[in-house]
Amino acid sequence: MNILTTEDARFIDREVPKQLGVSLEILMENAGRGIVDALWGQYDLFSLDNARSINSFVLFICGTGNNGADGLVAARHLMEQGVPVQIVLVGDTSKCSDLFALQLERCEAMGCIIDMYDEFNDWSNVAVAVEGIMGTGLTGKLRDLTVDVLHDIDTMRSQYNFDLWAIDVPAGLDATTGQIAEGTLAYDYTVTFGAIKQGLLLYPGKAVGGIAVVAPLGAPWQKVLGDRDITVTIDSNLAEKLINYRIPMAHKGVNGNALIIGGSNDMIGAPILAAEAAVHSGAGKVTLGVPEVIKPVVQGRIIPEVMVTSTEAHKAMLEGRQVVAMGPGLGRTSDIPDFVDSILDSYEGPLVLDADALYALGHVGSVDKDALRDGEIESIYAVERDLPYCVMTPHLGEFSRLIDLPIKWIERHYITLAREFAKKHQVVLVLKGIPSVVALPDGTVYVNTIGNAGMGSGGMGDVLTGVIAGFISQGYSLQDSAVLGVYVHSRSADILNDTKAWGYTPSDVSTSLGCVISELLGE
Ligand SMILES: NC(=O)C1=CN([C@@H]2O[C@H](COP(=O)(O)OP(=O)(O)OC[C@H]3O[C@@H](n4cnc5c(N)ncnc54)[C@H](O)[C@@H]3O)[C@@H](O)[C@H]2O)[C@@H](O)CC1
Ligand SMILES: Nc1ncnc2c1ncn2[C@@H]1O[C@H](COP(=O)(O)OP(=O)(O)O)[C@@H](O)[C@H]1O
Ligand SMILES: [K+]
Repeated sequence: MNILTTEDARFIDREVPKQLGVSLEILMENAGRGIVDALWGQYDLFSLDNARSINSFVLFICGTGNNGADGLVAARHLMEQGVPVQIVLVGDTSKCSDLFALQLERCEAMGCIIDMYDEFNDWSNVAVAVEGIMGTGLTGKLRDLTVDVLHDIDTMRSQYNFDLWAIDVPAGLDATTGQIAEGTLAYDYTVTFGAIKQGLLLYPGKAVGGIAVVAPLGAPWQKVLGDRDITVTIDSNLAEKLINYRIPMAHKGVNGNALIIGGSNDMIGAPILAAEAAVHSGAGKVTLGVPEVIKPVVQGRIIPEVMVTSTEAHKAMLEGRQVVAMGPGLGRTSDIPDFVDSILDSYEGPLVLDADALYALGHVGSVDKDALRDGEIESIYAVERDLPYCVMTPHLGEFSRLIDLPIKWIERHYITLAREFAKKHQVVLVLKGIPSVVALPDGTVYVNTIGNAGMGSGGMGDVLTGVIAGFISQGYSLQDSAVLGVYVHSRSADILNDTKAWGYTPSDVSTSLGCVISELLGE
């Protein structure tokens, strides 16, 4: 499923009329109709009952831009259907958008009940409130007056207990970054147009949008996107397309030979988790390379399916592998950067770099903060060290070191930075935030939509590394392995989450991976 940013929405709004001949007014008509359908999907609007009176109605709270105009269209449709509606206007109507003026004129001609916000006091009869104060047109902080209105709505909602819906995005939510302005409310539902807005998938936006309902615009807007970078969701539909059946004759040789490199005196668990996850995700043969000193204790702890070898013999260790995944528990001692470089020099096959292997790389590029702030995409990121084509799986702390930028900045420009990094370095980046994203060298970004807070425990990322390596070893491309790996890892945790809110372990996630694969294959 596609994801749209504010810039994409503006592009569509400009190009669809030009290229497809479908006017903005028609798109708006469909958007308004979509709000109506979404409301009907949730309530029987003919017998609205807010448990207080039989005079209840759907309240549309409309700003004076096109977001408010969508609300006016929806109110008009509902009125025709005989559903009681009331409109209240927020802002200065003398400064409204052209389409707002047109829709308001239509509502007035129909005899719709319309008040200015300050005149309205019939809150006890509100059954459902729909906010169209602003959508993708937000600029800067919310004005004080708007914050007051939103605060008022929130107070009334607590008092009268009605559901609150947002049109397109909650007022105050940045539809691209997911950042929220002070005063933004939490909603029960958001009806968003064309495709889900990126800001509804990124925190804190994801926490305030409620249930997202996508309403179609009635014109194939995908056709006008041209070579714009696309962003899509990682969900079961995508994973089902990527997973392949195994041929009945698939023996262990066919399913690949994976090598995991990691471990140090202080960390033996991380490489074990990664290697075991590679086994559980279906790799034909898995070998774990660890320093000689910890080899006996690793051998004593790991499942018998994994072979253990010593990293001291590293040239021989690399031979005949379909994939090498390096980093979990490797440590940060002074010898590690040279060790990592020597592996990168001698191995030319598919590679996954995680954890301490990423740390060992140090800074690989730099970010121009002014360009980032101003959205000058081309000059945001400069490469300082070339990297081999590989999958990299940093969490935000590791990514912060790689690009030499504080985490706060990364959180605010999450998708943009992931995309620019993958494009400029020509690598597959799995950025493990909440949610995780996968960015490809061609600029496509996938955003994970599943997973749960029970995953926040040490070792969960090591399992993901093993899963991605497991898929690569079975012949999936680096990018498919990354996307599929993120899905299968999170879905496995979600299955466990059905019975355990948290406290399930990374090893539990690992051993449940096969159930997710069965689910995807429809078995
Ligand atoms: N992109 C598209 O193709 C379509 C967009 N549509 C709608 O159009 C919306 C965008 O419309 P507009 O561009 O007119 O903008 P909006 O209506 O989203 O926002 C503009 C309004 O918000 C106010 N505003 C902006 N920043 C503010 C702040 N910081 N504090 C207080 N008030 C603020 C402005 O004064 C103005 O009244 C979308 O969200 C969507 O609802 C739909 O009509 C369907 C088609
Ligand atoms: N609250 C959460 N919701 C969804 N996924 C989460 C959450 N917390 C952690 N995760 C996932 O768990 C994994 C943690 O990885 P990482 O930080 O590398 O852990 P570790 O270094 O302990 O192995 C990532 O895939 C991340 O997306
Ligand atoms: K809105």
